[in-house]
Amino acid sequence: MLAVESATVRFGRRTALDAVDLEVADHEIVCVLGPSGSGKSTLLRAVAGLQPLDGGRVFLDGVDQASLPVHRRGLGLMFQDHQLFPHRDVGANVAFGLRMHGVPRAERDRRAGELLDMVGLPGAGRRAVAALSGGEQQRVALARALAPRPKLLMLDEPLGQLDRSLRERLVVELRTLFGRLGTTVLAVTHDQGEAFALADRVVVMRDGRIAQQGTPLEVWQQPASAFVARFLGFDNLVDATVTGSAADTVWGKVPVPEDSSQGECELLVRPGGVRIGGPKEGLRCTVGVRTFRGHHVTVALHPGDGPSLQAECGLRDTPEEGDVVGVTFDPAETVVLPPAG
Ligand SMILES: Nc1ncnc2c1ncn2[C@@H]1O[C@H](COP(=O)(O)OP(=O)(O)OP(=O)(O)O)[C@@H](O)[C@H]1O
Repeated sequence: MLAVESATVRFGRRTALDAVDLEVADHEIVCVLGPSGSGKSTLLRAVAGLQPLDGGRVFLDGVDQASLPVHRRGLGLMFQDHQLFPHRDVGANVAFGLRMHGVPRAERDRRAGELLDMVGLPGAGRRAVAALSGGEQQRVALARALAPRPKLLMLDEPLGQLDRSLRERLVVELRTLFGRLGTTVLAVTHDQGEAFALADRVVVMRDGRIAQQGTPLEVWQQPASAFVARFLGFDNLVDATVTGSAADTVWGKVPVPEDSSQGECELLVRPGGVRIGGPKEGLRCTVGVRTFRGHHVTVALHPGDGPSLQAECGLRDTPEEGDVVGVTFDPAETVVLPPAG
């Protein structure tokens, strides 16, 4: 469906996109995520034709898009700077693209009604846009983008403005809707929870390049680097040297999975793999701040030497702040990453 080859965009001396290759298959949902300034929006805008390329090419269904303006690319865009038309009602907003394509009035109304049903706003066609909540406006924007049955739907921070609980609900609805319609989607978000819930494949960007791509499970289980691990919210990272099935670290010997690569590395221990026991077992730590997370508690552990550790504890077995405990590590929850630098 979409093939981006070596796409490069420069703003003055700054390279916002650095020879990026990306493919999106038919019916696939791909989410691009990364920190602010990593090039996500530039990538999306380059695919849409809103941002000229300094190098590389964009193909849709095998056709080079270089000479095609935005409105001839067959894309559905839901971008933050493409707000709804405030003076038109909901139905006219949804039908806008269809009107541009010369679809007759009766057919436009029928399709707009169908799409509003689909996004959970049945019968909202005559409502004023200004009278809708933020979440409802997002749904209308989505219906508008979907109306012309685009080859590829492109979403930039689709749920950006909404509060957390609404986002969590909408993301599930979106995934179900896209699955039902067989929509191919390229979305950009800085919220990793959203990306992981929505995507078949996530693409993590750093400084205009792809740092890693894979299914949400692959990326979560095996981050490619300390950068990706940190971006996913993992903080238990330490320099290490692996020999056999253990790594030497400032936290002492940490067991690692069989067949881990040997030698210098950066070691990640997921918080679920930090086991808290009596003070005589393993690494001696003092319990610091405890943060309630709903289904578990995150506990900061301070060893005498080296960086602090985060542990995930059950609600009932959380140690008290100030307790002295012993820490051991579960090899199934450790990941050997390439050495820093
Ligand atoms: N029109 C522009 N002129 C100059 N520099 C730009 C322009 N647009 C983007 N940049 C720069 O290009 C880099 C990538 O920006 P981009 O907006 O693609 O990042 P992003 O990952 O989408 O960030 P965010 O999550 O903050 O939206 C940044 O350093 C940004 O400052």
